[in-house]
Amino acid sequence: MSARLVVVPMKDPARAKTRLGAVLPPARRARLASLLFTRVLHRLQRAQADATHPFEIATVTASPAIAELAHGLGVRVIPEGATGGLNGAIRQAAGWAVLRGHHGMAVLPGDLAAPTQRDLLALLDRPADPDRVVICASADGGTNALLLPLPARMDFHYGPGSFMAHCAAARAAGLDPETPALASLRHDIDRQEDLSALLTHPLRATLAEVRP
Ligand SMILES: Nc1nc2c(ncn2[C@@H]2O[C@H](COP(=O)(O)OP(=O)(O)OP(=O)(O)O)[C@@H](O)[C@H]2O)c(=O)[nH]1
Ligand SMILES: O=C(O)[C@H](O)COP(=O)(O)O
Repeated sequence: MSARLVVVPMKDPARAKTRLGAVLPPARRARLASLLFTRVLHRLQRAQADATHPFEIATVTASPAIAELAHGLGVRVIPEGATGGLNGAIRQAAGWAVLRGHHGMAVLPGDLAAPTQRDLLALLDRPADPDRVVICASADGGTNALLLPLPARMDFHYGPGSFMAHCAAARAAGLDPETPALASLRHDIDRQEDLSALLTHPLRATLAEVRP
């Protein structure tokens, strides 16, 4: 049985960050999406180096540009077929991980604003537990971290209100949902106010980065 797989799903950057359409032109939205994705991968790799329970990192994507970027960073690429959005992509990733013998999977979005090393390790550096699901809410009730045993006994419910939906799905499957308060995993960059917070509080973001 091999390590847990950490999956970062990623859209084609040219189609990403549409909710920022009123404030950023398409080329800048694509650039922002790629930069955030790269930063999330870098931070995961830093956490990977310090973790006592090893994990592997992959992205699931249909985008050749994202695949190339990930390969350049030494991150595995799970090719996304015609899946039907994020939930389909995550189902594919879970199937891929099972075939490779991974005992568990964690999903983190590629648009986290400033995940800290401490919070990433608190989420990921834990032994396998076949009966536990870890779920971290985003500030708007979405799911910014989901860690579950494989093969998956619950389905994925990304979309509005997904935190509550994932908690309910875990319980219905007889899994024990743990919902740790990991502050730096609450914030992703979806709307103009998320972007403004990141830009007007560079010091806060930097401090979060260096927090022990
Ligand atoms: N592989 C894959 N990743 C997706 C898909 N939809 C969303 N994602 C990724 O899932 C994460 C969270 O998605 P969202 O918060 O909706 O981000 P977004 O799609 O860039 O933003 P909006 O266009 O404003 O909804 C981001 O890393 C996205 O790139 C999909 O259909 N396939
Ligand atoms: O987290 C989720 O369930 C959705 O993918 C999107 O939620 P968000 O609005 O927090 O990005």
